[in-house]
Amino acid sequence: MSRSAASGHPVSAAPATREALPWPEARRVATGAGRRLAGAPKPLDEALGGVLDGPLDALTDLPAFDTSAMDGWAIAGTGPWRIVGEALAGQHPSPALLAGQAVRIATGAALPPGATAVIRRENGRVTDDRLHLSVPPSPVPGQDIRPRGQECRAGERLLPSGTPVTPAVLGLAAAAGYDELRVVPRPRVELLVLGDELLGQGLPRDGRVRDALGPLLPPWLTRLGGAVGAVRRLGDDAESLYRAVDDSDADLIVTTGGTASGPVDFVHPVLRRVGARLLVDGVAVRPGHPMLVAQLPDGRPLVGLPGNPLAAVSGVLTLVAPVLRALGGRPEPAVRRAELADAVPGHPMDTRLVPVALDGRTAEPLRYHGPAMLRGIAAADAMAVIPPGGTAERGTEVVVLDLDWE
Ligand SMILES: Nc1nc2c(c(=O)[nH]1)N[C@H]1C(S)=C(S)[C@@H](COP(=O)(O)OP(=O)(O)OC[C@H]3O[C@@H](n4cnc5c(N)ncnc54)[C@H](O)[C@@H]3O)O[C@H]1N2
Ligand code: MOO
Repeated sequence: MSRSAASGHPVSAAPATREALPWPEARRVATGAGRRLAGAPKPLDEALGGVLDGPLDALTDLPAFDTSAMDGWAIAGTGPWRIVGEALAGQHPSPALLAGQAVRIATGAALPPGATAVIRRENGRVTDDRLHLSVPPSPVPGQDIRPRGQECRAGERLLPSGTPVTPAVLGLAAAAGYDELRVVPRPRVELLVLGDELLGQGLPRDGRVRDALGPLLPPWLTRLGGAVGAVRRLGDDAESLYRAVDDSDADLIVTTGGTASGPVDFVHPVLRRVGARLLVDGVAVRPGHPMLVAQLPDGRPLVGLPGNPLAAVSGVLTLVAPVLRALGGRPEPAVRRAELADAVPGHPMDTRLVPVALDGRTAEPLRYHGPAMLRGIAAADAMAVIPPGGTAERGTEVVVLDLDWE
C-alpha cells in the first residue's frame, strides 16, 4: 500500500517492531491454526476434491460374482464341448454347466455355476454346435475367470480416512457400492487483495502496477485444496477491509499487502479492531517476513500475506498451505530433498526460500528472486529452504518445497 490514502475509521498504526517466529515454528503454528472442518455426506459427483472423512470400506465383494475376463466360451470339464447357451454382461447367470458343456460368454458376464475356465474367442472353433480348441493346450482350471472377491471382500479397507477424493477414488467408491461419500469439504477461501496502486488490466502507469496476486493465488490455492471464491480487490482503506473481514463467512481469509508498517498498511489495525488474536506476527524468513496468521474471535483463521509478490509466494508455502491442509484434513506431503547445483548465501538470522529448477535430485538456484520479482519463480519447480547462517555450498542437501501448481 504505497499511496497516501485516508481511512474513514480511526485505527491506530501497526507497531514498528514485532517478534518474528523462526520459520519451522511458524509452519507448526499455522498447522495448529486450522481446525479440521466437519465432514458431511456428499453425492459422488459433489465429493471430488474433498478428503475422505473416515475410511472407504468395500460394501460388496469385488467382483461381486465370478465373471469372465474375456470374450469366448465358458466351459466345464474337458472338450470338445457342446454349446448350450449364451451369457452376456448384465444378465442373470445362466443355468449350471455340466462337464462337456459350454456357453458363449462376453467379458464381464456372470459365469454359470459349474464353469471351470474360459476359452478366448480366438482360441476356439465351433462346428455343429461343438466347440473345439483351435489353439492348444486346454485351459487350466480358473483360466480367464475373475473370481468373486478377487479385488476385495465386503468390509475390506480400500482406502484410509484422509485420502483426497480424486476421480479414481470416485470410480472405486462407485464400483464398491457407494452412492455418496462422507468427505471433509474443501475449505472456502476468501481472497482480499489490498492496494490502491493495483491495476486489473493494461500496462503499469502513473505509479500504478498490475495486480499479480489476483491471477496467481486462486488457481494455486485451489490446487492446495481450497475452494476459492471471487477475488475482492480493495483499496487502501481500513473501513472497507474491516467490513470485508467482518462480513466474510469463509473458512479462511487470505489478505495480500498491507502487512508492514507503511502509512496505509491497515491489516494489523483492522485485526485489532475485529478482536483477532495474532498467532504469527512476522516470520524469520526471506522473502516474506511480515507475513502473519490471526485467529478471528470465532476461531476462523486469517493469513496476511505481504504484498511483494515473491514474499506472498513464500507466505503461501509457509502459512497458507499448512492452514489449508489442517482445515481440509489433508496429510502433510513427504519431505523432499535435493542437492544444490550452486552455492546459495544464507541469511544470518532468517531462513531463505529460493526458487529452484529441479532436475532429478539436483536443485538449480534461479536468478530474479528479489521479493518484488516473479521471473525466477515462474521458471521454478520448487523453493529450496536455506537455513539461517552461512552459505549453503554447492552439493548441500536441502529441503525443497514443491510448487505443484500444474
Ligand atoms: N519500514 C519497513 N518497510 C517495509 C518492511 C519493513 O519491515 N519495514 N518490510 C518490507 C517487506 S520485507 C515487505 S515484503 C513489504 C510488505 O509490505 P506490505 O505487505 O505492507 O505490502 P504493500 O506495502 O501493500 O506492498 C508491497 C509491495 O508489493 C506490491 N504489491 C502489493 N500487492 C501486490 C499485488 N497484488 N500484485 C503486485 N504487486 C503488489 C506493492 O505495490 C508494493 O510495491 O514491505 C516492505 N517494507
Ligand atoms: O517480505 Mo519482504 O520480502 O521480505 O520484501
